[in-house]
Amino acid sequence: MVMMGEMLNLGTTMGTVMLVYTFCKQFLPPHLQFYFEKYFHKIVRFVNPYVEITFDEFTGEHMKRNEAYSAIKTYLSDKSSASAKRLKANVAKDSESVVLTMDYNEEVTDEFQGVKVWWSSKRTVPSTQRIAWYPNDDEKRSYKLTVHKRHRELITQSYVSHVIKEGKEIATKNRQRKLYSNNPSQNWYGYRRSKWSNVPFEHPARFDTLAMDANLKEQIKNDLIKFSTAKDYYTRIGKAWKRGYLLYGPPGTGKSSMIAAMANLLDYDVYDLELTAVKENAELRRLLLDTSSKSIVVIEDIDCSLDLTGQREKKKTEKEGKDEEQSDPITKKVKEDEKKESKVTLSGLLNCIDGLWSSCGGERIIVFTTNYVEKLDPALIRRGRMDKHIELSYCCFDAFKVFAKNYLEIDSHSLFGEIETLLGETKMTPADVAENLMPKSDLDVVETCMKRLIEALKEAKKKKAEKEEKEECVEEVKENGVAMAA
Ligand SMILES: Nc1ncnc2c1ncn2[C@@H]1O[C@H](COP(=O)(O)OP(=O)(O)OP(=O)(O)O)[C@@H](O)[C@H]1O
Ligand SMILES: [Mg+2]
Repeated sequence: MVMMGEMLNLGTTMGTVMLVYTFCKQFLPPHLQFYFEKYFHKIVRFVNPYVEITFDEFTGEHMKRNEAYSAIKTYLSDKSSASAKRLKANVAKDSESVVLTMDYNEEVTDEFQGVKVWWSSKRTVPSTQRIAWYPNDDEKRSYKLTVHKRHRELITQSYVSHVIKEGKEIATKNRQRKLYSNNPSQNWYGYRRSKWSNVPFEHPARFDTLAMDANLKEQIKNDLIKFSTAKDYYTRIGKAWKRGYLLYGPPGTGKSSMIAAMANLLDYDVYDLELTAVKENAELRRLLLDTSSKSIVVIEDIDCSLDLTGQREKKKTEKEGKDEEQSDPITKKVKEDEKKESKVTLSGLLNCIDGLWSSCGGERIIVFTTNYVEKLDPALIRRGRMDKHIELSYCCFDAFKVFAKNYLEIDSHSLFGEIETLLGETKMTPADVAENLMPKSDLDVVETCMKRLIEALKEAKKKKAEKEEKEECVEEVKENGVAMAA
């Protein structure tokens, strides 16, 4: 890419023509100015050997963000930072370096298969002042591509797709991954308002730091990597390129940490879908359609999110039916309004998930987490929707060794044997093991941390024994009661 001023300066040529036009026009009487304008433009169009293609930032009736615009922006920022004279600077994802993009009304040239093209960036600011809730809503930005007429075909058929493809590749390489959360639908209005708000995704969890059974960990990692590289395979077998994971287990066993590790392994964005904030099935569908590929859509604690279990839903409908028959019109209206609060149903969710797979581009993962897998409706987690069911459970010795390595930087210790036995005899979550192993002060040495964990394990074992004893007593009392009654 070379600065346009150094080559054929197209902008200057056109600028000169326009100057001549304005100059001549002022000497003409008003009744001739109209004809002059009309024929001047006709002549310019006739003699101008260039074609122009404009790429607006927002297009269509609904002012949807134009993917081509973003890709061109990335492509040009990569190319022009070395040559353009006026650049805009933004902070990069690591907050330490800056990303340079060409400034508005700046022009640069590019070459493709020996053909020269000209790019310019434009911004139109509305002339009238108005009070806006969201700044820059009326600003219009675009890129203009200028090329000689004789290369029209090559440029429209090959060059533009080359630019978009390269721009997307650069963007994927450079992007700051995001953690998205859904906005309530009353905040969706205004064409640039988004259904999702985002923050940079910077969770440090990795599979290396996940404490769990080593074989299971390897299996999950392989499954994920195989999925992310299987585009052709999915196309060949005629299946949507997606995968569903159900993570279940008690609190503090690493379900959320695993989602972060998955996103970090695959370099995906995360969409944290809060179902309770979604009012109805149609809204859910729109939210899911607004997610991008290379992403993980997460619904945490699916059992608590909504009344999604088949049985509960049935009971509720029966009860509602009876209530409605008996209530007066005002109560009915109040109830109807109440029902509008959140009306996402199990079947709605299932349809949305299936719809998401069929109507969006691929490379998506959906993850449900729950503490109570037995509460979920089988339809929700059947294979094909949730392809892999992963149980994350209490801390095993394998998991402990990961913590010992990460937290204390040791692979073995004389106390390992005792800890292995105790872990086999009691149930402690990885979150609790981690908390006990973490040094509490600078004076805490490895042995102090290990001993603290041993004490905690012994305490948990004691409590477990007491609980079992109590339960046995209750059982005995029950049995004696039954025997006496008989
Ligand atoms: N398997 C694990 N490996 C590493 N760290 C873990 C693991 N399990 C829990 N932790 C630690 O415990 C904390 C809680 O874990 P996390 O939030 O992943 O649990 P969870 O299973 O999602 O719990 P909940 O069901 O309550 O949402 C985290 O800060 C994490 O560092
Ligand atoms: Mg969690």
